[in-house]
Amino acid sequence: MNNHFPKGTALVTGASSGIGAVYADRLAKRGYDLILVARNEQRLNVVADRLRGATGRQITVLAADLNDKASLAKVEAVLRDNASITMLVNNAGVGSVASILQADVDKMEEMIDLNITALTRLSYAAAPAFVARGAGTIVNIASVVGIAVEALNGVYSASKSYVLSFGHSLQKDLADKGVRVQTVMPGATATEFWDIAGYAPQKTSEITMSAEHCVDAALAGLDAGELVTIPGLHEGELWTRWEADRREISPKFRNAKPAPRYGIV
Ligand SMILES: NC(=O)C1=CN([C@@H]2O[C@H](COP(=O)(O)OP(=O)(O)OC[C@H]3O[C@@H](n4cnc5c(N)ncnc54)[C@H](OP(=O)(O)O)[C@@H]3O)[C@@H](O)[C@H]2O)C=CC1
Ligand SMILES: N[C@@H](C=O)C(=O)O
Repeated sequence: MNNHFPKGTALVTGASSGIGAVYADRLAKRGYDLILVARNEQRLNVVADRLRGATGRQITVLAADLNDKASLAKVEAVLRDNASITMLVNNAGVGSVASILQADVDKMEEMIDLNITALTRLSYAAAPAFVARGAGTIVNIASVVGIAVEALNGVYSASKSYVLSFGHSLQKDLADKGVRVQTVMPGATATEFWDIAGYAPQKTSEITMSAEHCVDAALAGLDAGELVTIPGLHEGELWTRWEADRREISPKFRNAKPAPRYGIV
């Protein structure tokens, strides 16, 4: 990777731990300056200090609770106004393993606010700014449970289905405007996500990937021009087929008359 060509600045949300902290590491090593966003300023500073020392990049810490409208607005303003920003990694997110019969609906709403609303608002702030700057990359972190929706909490899975769908739509809207959009779908990854989600043993399961492998595969997918990167899916042709089927069925929904199988004449 050429680290001498200026890459601009990447704004990474959820950079205080897990997948976001690894993105920060890898992007700094690729030559990006960074703006690191999360609530825990102390942890962000630990990441920032380490990366400044290791890479000499310019690293800014922006402590913000993305569930707080005023704080979210400040991050949106940075994306709009800081012309050096060339990449947004929408990574901050929380999950749950609780069923609808166990979960607290207020917690579910907070999850929607973070996983959907914040990601959407930050994308809406970045996209026109990137179009005006003639280039930019938006990386949205979804999850395989956006497809394997029965695996975890339903609101979490649905929030990640949203990220996948939103990404497809952003790709359509922005493809010819110089802005790249990549949706990343990690499977179970060894991070604090699982402590918060309520199933810590998943961190050490044999099917759980390291955050480093997850991010390195995601960046390899980005380099290869993938629109959707699924680090843990070995049978890549299954995704190709899934996408082909989705595109085949999409134009077939539009009919003024109900299908004959419903017997309505
Ligand atoms: N781990 C896994 O198995 C999988 C994770 N993912 C997704 O990966 C992404 C990253 O999660 P992961 O690294 O695993 O988990 P972590 O819990 O390690 O990281 C979550 C990050 O989000 C930040 N965050 C949480 N709430 C807020 C908030 N209200 N405002 C701002 N930042 C917030 C946290 O920082 P702080 O507490 O300092 O605010 C932290 O930096 C999430 O979107 C998750 O859904 C997808 C599939 C699998
Ligand atoms: N993708 C993980 C969570 O989001 C999982 O597969 O468990």
